[in-house]
Formats: sequence, C-alpha cells, structure tokens
Amino acid sequence: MRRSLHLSWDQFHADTRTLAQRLAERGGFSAIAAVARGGLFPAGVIARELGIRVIETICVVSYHEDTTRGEIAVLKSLSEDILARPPQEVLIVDDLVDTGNTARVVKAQLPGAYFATIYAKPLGLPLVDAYVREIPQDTWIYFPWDTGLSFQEPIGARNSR
Ligand SMILES: O=P(O)(O)OC[C@H]1O[C@H](OP(=O)(O)OP(=O)(O)O)[C@H](O)[C@@H]1O
Repeated sequence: MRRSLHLSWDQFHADTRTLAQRLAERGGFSAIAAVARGGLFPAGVIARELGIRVIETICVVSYHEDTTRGEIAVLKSLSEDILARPPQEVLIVDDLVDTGNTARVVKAQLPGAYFATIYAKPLGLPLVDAYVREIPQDTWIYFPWDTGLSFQEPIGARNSR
C-alpha cells in the first residue's frame, strides 16, 4: 500500500449516518447481519438510525500479512432466523469492501440480501449495493477502533531528516 487514510470516530460516524440515510430511503429491512468484526461498528449506528432491533453476525477471518489480504474462513455462519427471512429484507453491513473476497463469501451465504459498506475500493465496488466513499485500491484505511491519540512530530522536523 502506498498511501494511508486515518479515520476519526467523528468522520466514521458521519459517513455511517450518510449511509443510513440512503438505506432509510430504500427501506424494507427487517434485520441486519453484521460482518464481524469491522461491520459491528457501523451496524450499531445503522440499527439505531433505522429502528432495527434484530441484529445478527457472520464472523469471518481473512488471513493477511501486513497489508496483503489472503484466504477467508467463516468462523460463525448466519442464524436460522436470518436465513429464513426474505433475503431482500436482510441488510448485510460491513465497514469496508477491499478486494471483495469477504463480500463474495458472505453473499454466497445469503444470495439476494442487500450488501452495504461505508467504504469501498475499486476491486470490491461491483459487489456492494450501497457505499458512501470510494477509497483508492492502494490506500490502507486505519479505522478509529484500531488507533489512538498520539504525539505527532512537526512536519518540518520530519522533512529535515
Ligand atoms: O474485501 P476484502 O479484501 O475481503 O476486505 C474487507 C474485509 O476486511 C476487513 O476485515 P479484516 O479482515 O480486517 O478483519 P476484522 O474486521 O475482523 O478486523 C473488513 O472489515 C472487511 O470485512
């Protein structure tokens, strides 16, 4: 990855609310399936905004080294409750679609469900029904739950090294 993008909680919350607004306009969702773990964070906000109280998880791990993404494994599948619903009523939420590998695996579990992410990179874009911000493929996103406040060296000091 050549570039990085650091997101604050405020920015993430605002972007998630923007997605929630679009999802509210579409309407018709009776349940949310959050793709854990990253999807847990926007799922809570979206559930609050849309008044949805049925929230499930699909737990996925992608084995990657540093910034290279690899094989996907499903650690916990969707519940019978979710699978029994009309798929168009189920909103699958993740924070990011990157290569699209996770989205492909999740969508295979519930074809016809509506798949929404906050951020989307070009390789994964064709797999999502809704997203808020497109991020270049070569940019690594640092989400607020993975980072914290720390001292920043002045730009001038960095440039003089
Ligand atoms: O489109 P892909 O290339 O599959 O990447 C997208 C996935 O990567 C991230 O999860 P991550 O693997 O970092 O796991 P985590 O959310 O549990 O930390 C993100 O939450 C998506 O689920």
